Amino acid sequence: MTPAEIAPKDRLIVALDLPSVDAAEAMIASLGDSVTFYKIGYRLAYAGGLPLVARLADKGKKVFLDLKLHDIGNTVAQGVESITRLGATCLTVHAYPQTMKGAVEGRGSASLKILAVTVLTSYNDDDLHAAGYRLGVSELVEARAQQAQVLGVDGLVCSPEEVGSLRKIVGHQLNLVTPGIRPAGAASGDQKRIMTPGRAIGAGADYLVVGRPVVEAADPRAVADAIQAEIAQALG
Ligand SMILES: O=C(O)c1cc(=O)[nH]c(=O)n1[C@@H]1O[C@H](COP(=O)(O)O)[C@@H](O)[C@H]1O
Repeated sequence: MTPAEIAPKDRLIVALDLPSVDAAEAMIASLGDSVTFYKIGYRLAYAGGLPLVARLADKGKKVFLDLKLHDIGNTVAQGVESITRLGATCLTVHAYPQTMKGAVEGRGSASLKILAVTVLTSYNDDDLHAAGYRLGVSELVEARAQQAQVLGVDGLVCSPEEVGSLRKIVGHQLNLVTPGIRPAGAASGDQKRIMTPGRAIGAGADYLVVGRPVVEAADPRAVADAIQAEIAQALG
C-alpha cells in the first residue's frame, strides 16, 4: 500500500500487550471503532491469543502478529508457512538474511506481509556494542534495510529516528512501521529511540505502533483518539 492510500485512522497500530485474552477482548471493546489495526505480540500470543487473530480479522480488523521469528532458515520457512493460515495481515521476523529469506520463502504466495525488525527501539549504540556489534544503530539499520529490500520483505520495523534515511534507501517500496512512539509527556519506559506521533508521521512513518501509552491509560479510547487526531493533523 502506498502511503497516500493509507487512511490516517488506519496508521495507528495498538499493541495488545495484555496478560489474557479476556483483557485483550475488553480493551478491543472499549476502543470500539476508533482502532482498526492491532498488534499481538509475545505477551498475548503465549497467553492463548493466537485464535484472536482470526476473530479480529472476522470483525474486519487488521492484525500485526509480532512473533519476531529468528531461527535457521528452514525452520523459519516452515513456521511462516503455518502462520499464513492464522489470518494475520503481517508478521515480524528479525532482520537477519537467512531469517528474512526463509520467511519470504515460507510465505510463498500467501497475502501475509513480512516485516523485518531492523534494530529494536530499546537499543542505542552502547547496547549494540555490548551485544558484540561493531556498527552503530543508524549504520546497522541501513545495512539491514538494504538486505531486506533485496530479499523481498514487505516492510521494516524501525524507530522514527531512522525513517528519513530509510526512505532514501527503500523509497516507498517498503512500509516503514515505527514503535517507540510516545505522546508528549508520556513515560518512555524502556524505549530509547522515541518520537511523538505527530513528529513520527512528519518524518514519513507509514504506521505507528503504540502499546503502554494506550493500553495502560485510564481512558484508552481517549488516548487512541488523541493519537489519531495528531496523525491526521501531521498529514495535513
Ligand atoms: O516489533 C515490534 O513491534 C517492536 C519493535 C521494536 O523495535 N520496538 C518495539 O517496541 N516493538 C514492539 O512495539 C510495542 C511498543 O510498546 P510500547 O513501548 O508499550 O508503546 C511492543 O509491543 C514492542 O514489542
